[in-house]
Amino acid sequence: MNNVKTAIQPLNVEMGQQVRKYIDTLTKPPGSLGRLEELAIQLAEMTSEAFPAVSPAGVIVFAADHGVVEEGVSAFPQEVTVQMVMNFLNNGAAINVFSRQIGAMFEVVDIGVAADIEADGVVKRKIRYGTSNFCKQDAMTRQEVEKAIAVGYERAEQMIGQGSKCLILGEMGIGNTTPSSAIVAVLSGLEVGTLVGQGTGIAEEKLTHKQNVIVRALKERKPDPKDPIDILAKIGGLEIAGMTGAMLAAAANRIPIIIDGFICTISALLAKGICQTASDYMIVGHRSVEPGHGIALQLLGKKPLLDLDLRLGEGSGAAVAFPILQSATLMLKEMATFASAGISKEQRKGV
Ligand SMILES: O=C(O)c1ccc[n+]([C@@H]2O[C@H](COP(=O)([O-])O)[C@@H](O)[C@H]2O)c1
Ligand SMILES: Cc1cc2nc[nH]c2cc1C
Repeated sequence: MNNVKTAIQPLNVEMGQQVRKYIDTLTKPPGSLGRLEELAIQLAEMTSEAFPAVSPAGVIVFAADHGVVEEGVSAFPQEVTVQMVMNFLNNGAAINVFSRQIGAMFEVVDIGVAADIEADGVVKRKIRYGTSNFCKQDAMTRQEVEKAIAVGYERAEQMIGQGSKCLILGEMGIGNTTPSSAIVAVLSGLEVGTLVGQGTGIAEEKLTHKQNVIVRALKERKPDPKDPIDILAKIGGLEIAGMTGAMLAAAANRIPIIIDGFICTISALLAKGICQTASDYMIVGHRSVEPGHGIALQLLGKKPLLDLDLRLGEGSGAAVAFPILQSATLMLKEMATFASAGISKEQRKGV
């Protein structure tokens, strides 16, 4: 983990200043492209490029199961995780559609699904058959957390090696809003009741049960808020750790990361806990409907690009936000300057 901390370099602020000046030479009133201008500057700072590129994007979906589903915290049964992995392989999921739309590279990693997956195309990196029920015992060992982070790191480096210029991390794991809500409670110190949501759509009356499960588990597990590995070992899950590792790898390679919804933001917070600078390489794609997401975003200190009432996961909201990053980079690369187009600049105030 110490190697990661030295591998992640600070943003290139000088490059950002240079790009800011350049943007003011483009044929538009200064500041009129609003957050697109800020995005272009951030992408230049991240990549150290005056004309950063984000295409092709690389989408990695990490799939894993959660022992806590035996407490009845999800609207769907556990086998939907493996069934959705098959759907990803058959190109039928929302993330497949949006990945195709944006011309992204795509892969799905079995990092801990509670069933054997023999199908062609899945990246087999199973660490264990799902986590243990964190109400009863630790979700996994510290070694397993470290392995899952290493798997994420390896898959991201592979995707970047294949030419991906921007990473979109997604997850599939029935039950994973329960550990995600537990982690936000640990990191924020807030009451569990304020941040538990319906996940895949549990009935209103089951919300209190989900909340009680988390409160009970946290009393037993007592994770150390300052130790992301301890949090992951005690609460889970494997796909959350995998995304954390992938984010660290992207940051170490100066590759922008688009954060998806609630669960992905939890991974982002843990990556930030491991290396503060990692969060400089993150852009939040959208705000999820899950109530805990708003709190997680406050902790991350980032404003989402979109707010479309999504609550799917899989990296879907990040993929939908990707064209906004493309617009920011194309603005820099393709717009004419006042000088090249022969257009008069604004009259300076007081002149
Ligand atoms: O990303 C989100 O904001 C999000 C919000 C709610 C649910 N999900 C997805 O739904 C699953 C978890 O929901 P649940 O109810 O089983 O905990 C998991 O596969 C996630 O990808 C994702
Ligand atoms: C069908 C289905 C698809 C998903 N994609 C991500 N999480 C999911 C949860 C369910 C239930």
